[in-house]
Amino acid sequence: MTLDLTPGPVNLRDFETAARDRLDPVYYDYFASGAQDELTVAANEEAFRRHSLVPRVLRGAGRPRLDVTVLGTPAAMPVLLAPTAFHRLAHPEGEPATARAAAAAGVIMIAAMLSTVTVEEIAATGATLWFQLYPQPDLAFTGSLIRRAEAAGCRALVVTADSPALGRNERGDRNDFHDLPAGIHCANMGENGHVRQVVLSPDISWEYLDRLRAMTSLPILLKGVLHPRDARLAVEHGVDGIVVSNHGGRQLDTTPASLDRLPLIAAEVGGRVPLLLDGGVRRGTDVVKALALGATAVAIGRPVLWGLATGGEEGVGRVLSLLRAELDNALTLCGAATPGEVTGDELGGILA
Ligand SMILES: Cc1cc2nc3c(=O)[nH]c(=O)nc-3n(C[C@H](O)[C@H](O)[C@H](O)COP(=O)(O)O)c2cc1C
Ligand SMILES: O=C(O)C(=O)c1ccccc1
Repeated sequence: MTLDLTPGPVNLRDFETAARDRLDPVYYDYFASGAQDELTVAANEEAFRRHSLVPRVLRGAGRPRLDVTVLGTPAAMPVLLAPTAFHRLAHPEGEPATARAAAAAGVIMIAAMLSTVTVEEIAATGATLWFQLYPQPDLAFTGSLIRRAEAAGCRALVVTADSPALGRNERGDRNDFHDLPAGIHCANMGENGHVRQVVLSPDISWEYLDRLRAMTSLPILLKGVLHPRDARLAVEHGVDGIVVSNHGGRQLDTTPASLDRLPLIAAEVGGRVPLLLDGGVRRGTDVVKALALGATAVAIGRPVLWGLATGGEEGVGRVLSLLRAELDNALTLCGAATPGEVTGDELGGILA
């Protein structure tokens, strides 16, 4: 036996390289890609580089606590798993492997409506779940999905609002990747022996959201908000939280980085509802910057898929433990005792 001296991935970006080596290139492209020129994909990560952190000294803060409660759901750190479709393209075990890792790390997994294993089977892992919904024009069907998510124990509903159509994905076009392979399907969409097509509809409006609001007592988060006026409307329509997101640059290309929209939205919302941020979070310092600019927590999309592709449950677990160690270190070096203490306030907090 030869001695393997390679240390393996030591940060989240290393996991992308490792996953790329293992994955079918068509599936790698599906996960990695964004819309058209992928300008927004690049902008998301670039935005974090443009901010710096100004640590406070001699605060005697001790080792930081990382735990938070988001809309009543406790989590071991302010990092959620963003909803991503089709985990069985990354690993044969699919979403349950991801969920077991989330459960072991004590973090919230936002289970995607377009999962390749049913929400009931994902919930059976014991993970703390929120459920992501693409609002379907068929309200009765949408209602049945919500009932299933509730019955499975999901603790919030995340309504994706940035997808009145699918973004134009040119890597997918070049690879002619338009259908799932045999044996993999959208498990939540099965009905009487056939699989319902997801509808991404430009007809969905605030009125539809009002109907959703009346259909469930779960907290509702609106995902994919970039305009402060939409954030205001969301609050007026009774949402409980907002996910500031451009869908990882996969929908409208050339939108600004989600991080760059966060301060405007935080100013408009004025603390009435918690804000989450996703898009380009790859480092513990990125998490701190998002917190400083007004987020209560962040979500990570692709890094989870890279962990899953590289090592199933263990790979996702490693991604989460690396990010946790980085966040712990960044908060300690900033002189912060808790995630909630991180603010952009020049006198009291950490400046991003
Ligand atoms: C492969 C893939 C599939 C995704 N599927 C969904 C989805 O089904 N529903 C949804 O609301 N967002 C989906 N997203 C967007 C993520 O929830 C999230 O907004 C984005 O990945 C965050 O950016 P990051 O990948 O840079 O962390 C998907 C993203 C990726 C990369
Ligand atoms: O790939 C995605 O980002 C995504 O959200 C999606 C939307 C519709 C069908 C498949 C995936």
